[in-house]
Amino acid sequence: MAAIEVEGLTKAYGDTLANDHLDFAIERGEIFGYLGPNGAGKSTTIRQLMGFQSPTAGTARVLGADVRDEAALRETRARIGFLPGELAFTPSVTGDEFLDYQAALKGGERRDELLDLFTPPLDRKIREYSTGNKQMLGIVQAFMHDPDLVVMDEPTSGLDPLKQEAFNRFLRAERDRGKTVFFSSHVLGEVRRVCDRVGIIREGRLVTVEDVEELLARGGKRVRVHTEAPLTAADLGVDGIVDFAAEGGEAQFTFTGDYDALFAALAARRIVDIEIDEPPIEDVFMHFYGGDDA
Ligand SMILES: Nc1ncnc2c1ncn2[C@@H]1O[C@H](COP(=O)(O)OP(=O)(O)OP(=O)(O)O)[C@@H](O)[C@H]1O
Repeated sequence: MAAIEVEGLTKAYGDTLANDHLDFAIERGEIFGYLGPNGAGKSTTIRQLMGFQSPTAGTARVLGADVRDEAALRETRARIGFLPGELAFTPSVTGDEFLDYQAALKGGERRDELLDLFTPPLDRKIREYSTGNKQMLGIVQAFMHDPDLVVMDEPTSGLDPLKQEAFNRFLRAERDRGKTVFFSSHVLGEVRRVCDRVGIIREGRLVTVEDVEELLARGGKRVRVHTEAPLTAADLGVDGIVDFAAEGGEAQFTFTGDYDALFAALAARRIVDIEIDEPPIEDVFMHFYGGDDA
């Protein structure tokens, strides 16, 4: 059984279809990134998965519990960790008091271990917290009862690059222990480092669900080559050259063809320098799906 199964999930706010017949499944033990620009409908999906809002049509099952079945969902909640977009807290409580309260509700056996990795100032009042500190406190509470599934709304917003990397390492280790992670983001490059698959939502509709490695493999490589004599794409005469641009002896292109053919064509030139890299994942998506964000 999948960890999350979304079937025809639809949510209308008046005339706005925030979620429009969404269908996708998240397997146990995977990290799934839910991506889309602002207002695409990510939080709306998450609120329905957590049972905070009921679908207009369709449904979803979370660890087997139908989100329309309050009793089933209530029982399942102990096995779910949740990080909302905005943490709700009483402004006068300290981080420690907040965690005590959360631990009393759902358990907190991994609290100390998590506080070694994520370091909010526990004795300060949460209203004095920076965005990043609030986010770290939220991450600790989402994982401290050792849930099977964790659902997070933009967990990396506000984290500095080092903490973000620590968070990615932590998520991968959790995945390797069999946990399922579903989280939203609007920055594709950020999730590329950690997600197994990504789903892209735009204007309430699911544009695609992709395996990240496969997508990057299809997206080819970014080639920069500096030759003594200027190059043109036609000179090379190789299939799979996209977005060719050259200035003087410096040519750049995305390559999705056969490397033997490319190297045979290049072997006939004097090469001053060459670089072959993974392209930015943003470029790969633009190439396949166009559009503005994501
Ligand atoms: N309670 C509500 N009442 C009316 N419209 C809403 C409500 N909540 C969300 N919407 C609308 O539904 C659409 C999807 O919003 P949602 O918050 O799910 O997007 P999002 O992808 O999470 O965006 P962001 O990245 O900005 O958080 C938007 O057009 C938004 O204005």
